[in-house]
Amino acid sequence: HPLFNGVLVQRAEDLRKTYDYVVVGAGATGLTVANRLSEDPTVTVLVIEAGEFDQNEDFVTVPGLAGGAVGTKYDWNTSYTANDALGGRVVPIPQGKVVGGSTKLNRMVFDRGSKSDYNAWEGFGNDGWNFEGILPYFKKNEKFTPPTEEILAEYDIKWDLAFHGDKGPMYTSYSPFIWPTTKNLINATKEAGIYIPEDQANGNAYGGYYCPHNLDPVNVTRSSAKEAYYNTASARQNFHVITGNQVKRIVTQTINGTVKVTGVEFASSSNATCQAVNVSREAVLAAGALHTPQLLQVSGIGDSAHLKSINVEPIVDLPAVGQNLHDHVSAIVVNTINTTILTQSALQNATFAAQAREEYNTQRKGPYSSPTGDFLLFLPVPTYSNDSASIHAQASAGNVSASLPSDATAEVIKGYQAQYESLTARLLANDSGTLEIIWADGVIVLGLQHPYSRGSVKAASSSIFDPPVADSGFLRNPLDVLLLREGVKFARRFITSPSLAALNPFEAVPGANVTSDADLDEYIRGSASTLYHPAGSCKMGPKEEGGVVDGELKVHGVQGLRIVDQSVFPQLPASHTMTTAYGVAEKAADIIRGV
Ligand SMILES: Cc1cc2nc3c(=O)[nH]c(=O)nc-3n(C[C@H](O)[C@H](O)[C@H](O)COP(=O)(O)OP(=O)(O)OC[C@H]3O[C@@H](n4cnc5c(N)ncnc54)[C@H](O)[C@@H]3O)c2cc1C
Repeated sequence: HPLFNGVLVQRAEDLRKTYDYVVVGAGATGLTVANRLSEDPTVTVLVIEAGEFDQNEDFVTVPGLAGGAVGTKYDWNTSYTANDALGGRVVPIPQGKVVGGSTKLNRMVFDRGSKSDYNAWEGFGNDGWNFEGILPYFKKNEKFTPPTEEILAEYDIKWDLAFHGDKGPMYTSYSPFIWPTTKNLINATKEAGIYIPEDQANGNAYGGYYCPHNLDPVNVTRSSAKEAYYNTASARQNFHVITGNQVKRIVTQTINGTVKVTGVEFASSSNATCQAVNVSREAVLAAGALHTPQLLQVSGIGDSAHLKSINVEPIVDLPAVGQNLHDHVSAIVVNTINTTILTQSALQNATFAAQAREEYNTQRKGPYSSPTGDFLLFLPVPTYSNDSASIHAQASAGNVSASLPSDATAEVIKGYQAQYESLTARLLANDSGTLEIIWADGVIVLGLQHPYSRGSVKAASSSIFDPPVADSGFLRNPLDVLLLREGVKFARRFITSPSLAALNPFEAVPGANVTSDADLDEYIRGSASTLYHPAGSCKMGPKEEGGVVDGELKVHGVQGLRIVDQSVFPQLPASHTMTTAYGVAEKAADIIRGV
């Protein structure tokens, strides 16, 4: 009988000594890859997940409560480390610790980036990683359902079936309810002459667009990686999952200078007995952008100097592990509005909330059927700033070191140089968004989609059970502050357009007295936060350019080890990240299978 403290779902007695593939992490990417690999009944797949199964709590399943699992036991409850560029502030960065990973916590925005976002990945030395190369995998993930008749009667949503899948495991659809001031936002977008693509899925995901969600259109509940990929694989005899256990080390063997993965070790807590399984083909890391680099480091794969400082014997010197971490940094402009139109604040009224809940329970309609974010803007710099030429000139004259942690090595700097050039060219481009705008009844969240600044993830000790030190890098490069400051100025102009002015907005935050560039910058540095999209910390790319994995997602210098999660994105797309994570993982599964 196997020894382990967690639950081996369904077949505890079946835990094997050896698996062909061991997948670390049962989030968006881990479950996708494990599901696809286990389609072949002749291969054995084990998934090891630190968290447990959720219990279908309302705050997980009900769209109107999306995000409610943040701060619960399903969250790692981690934070980015104190950051001088943010006035020394620590910024919380929730991450899912549950079967389904962050797709159980997230806000259910299901969008893609633009062609130029993915084509840039190929430009960084990754053959086949362009929009055309990922598109079949976006479609493979998805089972798309158009909006309801009721929604179409009110909103001019268009979609192009050529860019959607109809057989994938992930339900995607539009909210059956849209908060009414979204119409003011859409009209203001039109008044400003901002481009509205036919369908954000078509590779032109900039301007303003109607946003689909990972939403089961019949039950009107969250469709997470668990429902999509675990449920459809769980009956397979060759698909095993252990929950409540954290992988603590990737075990390697070095023969004649070749380092090869032979197994993984895991435990339910720092003082629990350590278990191990052998890996005959590959270990596949899908622990997310903060935990995957940490796991490599505590396993002896990383920057030798850092590893020695935490008493880990270096096995493969790969200084780029954990570098290039970046995330969508955000700022906020809060307007109170004064209108008779129904707004989200109505839910603070217990009677209204109870009625809305009843409507959801009985008809799957009304406020609780929308996770919000039904129309989003992703604005190119020339669309939201009159100063794109001077910002471009400033960036062109800038120095790459302003973006990077002081310990970035030569390879990391070289790889980042290429990113810097691509980011700078983008300042003048009209084919991808730099500023996201999320609207909620006067509240305007601004998200910087192509930040210059980079941080890093470092294991704090040799124990996987000590949270990693994650430096977000937020606003390290002042260009990012400038790009957000231009965003605040845009938000102030935008709110004066007739359809938004009709809501009688009054700016509460930062407030009418915050007007000079210096005051705006201070406001931004003092309040900037995250849109929850950490990525890039095990970048795909050539080793000599700071890549941790190659274009086949194999870790440089290690046999039998791949990374398939968001840490491999060389650069964030201008979109939320889940859809891209699924697309990458679907493509990764085919690469691993040699299809
Ligand atoms: C609060 C929040 C809101 C978000 N909103 C949106 C949104 O609206 N739209 C969108 O597109 N994206 C959103 N995202 C991001 C989206 O969820 C991620 O892009 C996606 O889940 C990333 O997939 P992943 O596989 O890389 O990581 P995850 O889905 O986070 O999965 C990683 C898994 O690995 C497990 N793990 C970690 N370490 C170990 C270990 N050592 N051993 C075993 N298991 C381990 C974790 O517990 C977790 O289950 C949001 C994220 C958060 C946190």
